[in-house]
Order: sequence, then C-alpha cells, then structure tokens
Amino acid sequence: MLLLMIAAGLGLVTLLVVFFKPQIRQYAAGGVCQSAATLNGKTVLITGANTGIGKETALDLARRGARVIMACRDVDKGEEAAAGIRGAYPPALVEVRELDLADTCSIRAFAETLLREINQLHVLINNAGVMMCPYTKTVDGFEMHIGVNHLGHFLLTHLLIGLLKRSAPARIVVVSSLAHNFGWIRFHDLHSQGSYNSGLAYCQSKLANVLFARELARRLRGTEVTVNSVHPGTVNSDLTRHSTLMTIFFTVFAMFLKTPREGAQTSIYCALAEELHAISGKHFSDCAPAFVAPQGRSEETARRLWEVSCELLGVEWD
Ligand SMILES: NC(=O)C1=CN([C@@H]2O[C@H](COP(=O)(O)OP(=O)(O)OC[C@H]3O[C@@H](n4cnc5c(N)ncnc54)[C@H](OP(=O)(O)O)[C@@H]3O)[C@@H](O)[C@H]2O)C=CC1
Ligand SMILES: CC1=C(/C=C/C(C)=C/C=C/C(C)=C/C=O)C(C)(C)CCC1
Repeated sequence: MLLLMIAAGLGLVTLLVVFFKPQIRQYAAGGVCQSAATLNGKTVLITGANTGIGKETALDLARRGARVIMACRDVDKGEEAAAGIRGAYPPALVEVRELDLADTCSIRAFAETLLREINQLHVLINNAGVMMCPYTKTVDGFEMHIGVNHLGHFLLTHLLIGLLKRSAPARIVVVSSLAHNFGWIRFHDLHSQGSYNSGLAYCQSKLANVLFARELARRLRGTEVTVNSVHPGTVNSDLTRHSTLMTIFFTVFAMFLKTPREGAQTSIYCALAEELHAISGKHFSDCAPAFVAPQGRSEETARRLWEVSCELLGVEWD
C-alpha cells in the first residue's frame, strides 16, 4: 500500500514537472541582461573562458563586437572553445592566452606579455574558479581555493590596474557566489593547514571575492574604473567536477538549474549595462542588486584581507 502511494506520488510529481516544464525553465533561468549595448573597439579579458560561464560570457561579448581575450590555463581547451565561438559567430574577435592562476610566475608572465601587446583594456572579468577540490597547494604554496579564486585574481588585477585606468571608463567584474554567505576569512589559518573542509575553503574564497571587490571599489573612487561582484546563480557546469555527489545532483536536477548561458547573464550585465556606469562596490545576482552577508560588508575584514594578500604576494598596492 505504502509502495503504491509512493509510486503514485512520484508519478504525479513527474506529470507536474512535464506539464509545467516551460514555466520551471523560465523561473530557473533567472534574470536576463536586457542591454543592447555594443562593444565595438573595446577589449575584454575573461579568465577561465574555455568552459562554463566564462565561455558563454566570451561568446556574448564577442557577438557585441568586443575583442575578447580568453585567459585559460589549458591552451588546447581554450582554442577548442574559441573555435566553437567562431563557429557560432564567425566575425568573433577572440584569442586565447595562457594563464594559470595557481602559479604567480604564470600570472606575471601573462600580464607582462599582455601589457607589451595591448594598449587598452576596458573590461576585466575575474571568472575562473575551482570548487571543493581535495587539499592541494598552488605553486606558491597557497591553498588552492584561496590561491586561485582570490589571490591569483588579486595579483592579476594589481598587474593590470594601470592599463584599466588608462583605458577608463573601464569595469572589473568579480565572479563570486551565494556561497560567500557561509564563508569566514580564517586569518589564523587562511590556507587551511590546521583543518581542511573543501566546501568551507570554497566559501572562504568566494567571501574573499566580495571583500576584494568592495575594497578595490573604495580605492578606485574617482578613477572611472568600477568593480562589482556577482553571484551567477546555481549553474550546471564543470564546477562540480571534484564532488561526485554534487555532479549527480546537478545532472538529475539540471532542469531546475541555470545553463552556463543563463549563468553568464549577470556577468554580462555588470560588464556593460549603461545604468551601472557609475556603480561600484556592489553585489549582483539575476541582473539586479543582491544581498551581501554581514561578513562581506565588514570594512575592517576587507582592509585586513587586502593587506594580507599584498604580503603573501609580495606586492605593494595602496
Ligand atoms: N556553477 C555554479 O553553480 C556557480 C559558479 N560560480 C562561479 O562562477 C565561476 C565560473 O564557474 P563555472 O563556469 O560554473 O565553472 P567551470 O568549472 O565550468 O569553469 C571554471 C573555469 O575556471 C578555470 N580554472 C580553474 N582553475 C584555474 C587556474 N588555476 N587557472 C586558470 N583557470 C582556472 C577552468 O579551467 P579548466 O577547464 O582548465 O579547469 C574553467 O575554465 C567560478 O568563479 C565559480 O566559483 C559561482 C556560483 C555558482
Ligand atoms: C540540496 C543538496 C545539494 C545541493 C547543492 C547545491 C544546490 C549547491 C549549490 C552550489 C553553488 C551555488 C555553488 C557555487 O558557488 C547537494 C550538496 C548536491 C547534495 C545534498 C542535497
């Protein structure tokens, strides 16, 4: 009897899902960037552009006429993605450059070549990310999440900030996450050497993204370079690759999640929406302002994280 009731219940849910599929998909897709802005003559740099949200962001911005530099750690994967973009939009001005955010030498080499070869950069999208990987260190000995998601992008932005200022008006988009709500900056053990939880390490790095965007915005006041952070939504991408449980969950419930194209909308919005030209230091989700957890609003934590990041990377940035 119980089995029969369970079977009937499951059948009813399946029927409802099939019947309301278009409505469910529309709801899951979330906000769409409505701006018709074009980017002819503008140069955009996107990290982690070979797959997922980064690749879809690159395609959209290339369609709008931008020259898009796809910064990827695996050049072959990057070239494959660039070929896909050219296939979808033949006039696309996309190019792939090698950048491994887990290696400060790679970041410095990337920036050095870029600064020699281009003289304008209008949009920087710090998109690349790693989630819930087993305990690993970057080449420089940083825990992988904080190393790639925060410190790697911190150094990259530091090296390119002069170029962005010379190209103003310019924008920086930091791809963070709702996960910042569950994060704390553990200054006493930033690299999780005492204890490691891959989920919490990810959340810490995404909180660092929010704090970095806010602190950088404060320091950039009056420069016409703006910076905002973004939660792209829950997106069915390769991000779950290190967690079998999450990969299964994301595959089974794909219909209720965003596609990478849908997940790219808020990054695109922050990169070009006219109404955001003077907005800086804010957090967005679904192409609208979004809630920031109290620990993401702490000026003191943001300043301290900035100082610690400079120390770890051996840079001076006031
Ligand atoms: N998917 C989601 O639900 C959510 C995603 N986000 C954020 O969105 C961003 C994009 O994620 P998403 O597209 O979903 O994930 P993907 O895994 O599809 O893409 C991540 C990208 O980051 C690149 N990357 C990882 N490590 C490095 C590194 N050391 N150097 C350079 N590039 C690197 C990957 O390259 P490679 O392919 O070579 O590994 C890949 O291009 C991330 O910052 C993520 O935290 C935030 C909230 C939710
Ligand atoms: C409900 C549920 C899950 C859902 C996880 C979700 C929805 C994660 C979203 C992650 C995001 C948004 C990450 C990016 O920053 C698990 C853990 C798979 C399994 C147990 C039940």
